[in-house]
Amino acid sequence: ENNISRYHQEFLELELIGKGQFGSVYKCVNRLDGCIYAVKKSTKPVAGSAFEKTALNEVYAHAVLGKHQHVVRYYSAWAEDNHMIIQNEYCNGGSLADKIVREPLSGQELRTLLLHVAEGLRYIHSEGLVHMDIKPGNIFVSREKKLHITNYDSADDGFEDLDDTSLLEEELTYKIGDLGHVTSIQNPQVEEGDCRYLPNEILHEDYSHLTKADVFALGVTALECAGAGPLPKNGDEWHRLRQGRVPALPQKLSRDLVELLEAMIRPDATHRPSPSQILQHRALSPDSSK
Ligand SMILES: Cn1cc(CCO)c2c3c(c(-c4ccccc4Cl)cc21)C(=O)NC3=O
Repeated sequence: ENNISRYHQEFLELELIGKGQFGSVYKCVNRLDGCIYAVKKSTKPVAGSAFEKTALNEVYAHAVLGKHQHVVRYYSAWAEDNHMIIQNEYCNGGSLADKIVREPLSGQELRTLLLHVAEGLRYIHSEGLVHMDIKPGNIFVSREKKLHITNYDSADDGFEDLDDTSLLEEELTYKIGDLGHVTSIQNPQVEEGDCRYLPNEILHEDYSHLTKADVFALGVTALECAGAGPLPKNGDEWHRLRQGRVPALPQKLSRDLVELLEAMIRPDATHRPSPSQILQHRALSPDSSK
């Protein structure tokens, strides 16, 4: 058989950027197109095992969820020497989990996070799928320097006085990644995600409103990013959160934003807003930052 590794033929490994029970993720440059990719290598699951279902789930989901600016893009997947390999878009800003280690997100960053991830969820749900493992570790950040001609002084003939703080601003884009738990809304085969973000109804195997499980997980994710962490994995604190009580936060958020977060973690899934309703919420309207 062809024992030349496609992985080593097509990619130059730059660095290990993640390691877990799932496998290892490398930052790689593709030798042909010169672009950077995130490539995950996981041990090939035993045929017929739950791991195989997850691995195939992920690739099927990526194949269905083509190009969307708030879903990490998929390029290719293949099996070689007992490994499953998936090549995805590389997001150069780390994961949201990395970002909130040092300090919580500000009100404005929380609004941007909710807008981007709600957009991504609206797209995933519109394709008849649900993510089922929304959490900071599965949301990736892309940072791009955008040229903003804001205070361009026509007197200058060039950009010699380019003050890069005003013109080259950093724009953050949040992208939903890790589609390993994605399942179909119509005939769900739920592999529970991280219990810190799991709504009570899923724990009780009530799959009648799966899209609202993603909304709940996004609500808890936003609370954690606002400084409510570390989140409980069980016990009284876990149940208090499932009674819809927003925990004390180390920062003052606008009443509108707190009301939106409370709505997203309501005990009754049918009372939580859909991604579309989140996007129309007054807490996220442009003038709400005043
Ligand atoms: C740990 N880790 C760090 C990163 C880079 C963030 O700056 C990362 C990425 C991905 C993934 C990933 C997650 C799940 C499945 C496949 C991949 Cl490639 C994991 C990642 C992915 O799909 N795209 C990434 O950037």
